[in-house]
Amino acid sequence: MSAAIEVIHVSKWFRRAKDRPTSLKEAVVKGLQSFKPASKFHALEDVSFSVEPGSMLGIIGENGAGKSTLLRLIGGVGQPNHGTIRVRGRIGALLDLGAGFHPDLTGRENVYISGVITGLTRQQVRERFDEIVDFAELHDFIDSPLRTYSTGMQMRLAFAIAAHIEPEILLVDEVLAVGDLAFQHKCLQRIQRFKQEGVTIVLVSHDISSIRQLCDDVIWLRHGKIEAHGPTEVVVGEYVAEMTAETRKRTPAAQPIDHTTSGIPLVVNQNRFGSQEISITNVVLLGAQGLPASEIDSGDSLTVEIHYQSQNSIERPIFGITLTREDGFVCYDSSSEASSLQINALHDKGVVTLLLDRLDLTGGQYYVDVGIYRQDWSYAYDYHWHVYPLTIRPTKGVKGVIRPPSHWQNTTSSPEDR
Ligand SMILES: Nc1ncnc2c1ncn2[C@@H]1O[C@H](COP(=O)(O)OP(=O)(O)OP(=O)(O)O)[C@@H](O)[C@H]1O
Repeated sequence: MSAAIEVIHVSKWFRRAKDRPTSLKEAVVKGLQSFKPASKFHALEDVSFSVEPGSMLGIIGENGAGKSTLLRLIGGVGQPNHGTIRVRGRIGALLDLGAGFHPDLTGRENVYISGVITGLTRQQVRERFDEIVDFAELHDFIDSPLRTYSTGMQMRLAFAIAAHIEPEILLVDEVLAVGDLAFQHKCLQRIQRFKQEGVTIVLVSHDISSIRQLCDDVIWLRHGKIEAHGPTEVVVGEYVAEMTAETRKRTPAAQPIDHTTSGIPLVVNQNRFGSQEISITNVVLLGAQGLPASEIDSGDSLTVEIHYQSQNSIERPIFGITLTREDGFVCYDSSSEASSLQINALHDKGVVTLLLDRLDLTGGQYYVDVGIYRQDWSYAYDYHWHVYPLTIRPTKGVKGVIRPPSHWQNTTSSPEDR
């Protein structure tokens, strides 16, 4: 079967007039050198992939990585400067807000125009009109000009139209980030139904948990190039690990804290970073017997309790734990986000726990580093580095990093048995 979408060696560049004057006066003041030609900037560079019919592809990457540009080109908005895009099927597109909408026309008029642009007849739009307005929940506003709509209202209308044109291919850009939670949930459910009905879907999102929940494969774009393309778990895992490391580098050191009132050990003063909007008040390591322990046997279970406190309500923070060997080697890294644990608003005090059923590391000295991060990983609220030591008792005859349950066997039969 032919691919639903084929992107072959696609590049897209823009001209950036970085230092160009914005007025004649500025041009005169800056002199003629301001007229140097705009530089060429690659938003996408030699991008190739295909999407099979009925599958769902996620596109992730940092701001400016080229995700929306790629989706727009697939949707026929603009042309690549190089390469080819082939799309087989009727496209329903939810691109940048307002793309395709006319601000001076009413919601009703926009529904008709969008429907007809995507290939429906006026009669077909008329038949679906009431359902579209019901889905968008915009009955009272449908005859008002679109420019009076909030961002969330525009997105609701755009989603409702895309959902009712029976697309074979659905392109969705960040729809889940706009609108209230109830509507986001409705969109997610509708996207899931499209998936079950065999619609090919490409979803651009910063919301990693939706990507993990919905997509079969993921492309990670970085500076306009494909950094990784593969099964969702693998690519998202790599991306989240890298984002965690980047966040730690960016997180500013906190002001020294008054440890006499916080009750946190002195060493925290030097090893604690973050904005402190949420504070980690204690970290407790529990061994196999469920008792506090800083020394365990290889293969024992380990429970890490993160006790936190926050004055204000904090939306969807991410909890992270890294196990580092004394020499800095990262042995294990996990976050609530990577494990799809959605933590909604946090307020006051509480405990978030990680349970490791077996810790099959070789004997040695380790640290359990813990952190709480903003929902988009942009910085840490509180991060404790090398504060909580963990000793794993040495086991005879085992070297290396891991010590999984294993046994030797001789499976060659002896000459007498033959
Ligand atoms: N029309 C344009 N003219 C000039 N530069 C553009 C244009 N459209 C996009 N770019 C640039 O191309 C790069 C990629 O933009 P794009 O919007 O595709 O990124 P993105 O990954 O979707 O980012 P975000 O996550 O912030 O939405 C950015 O640096 C952006 O400034």
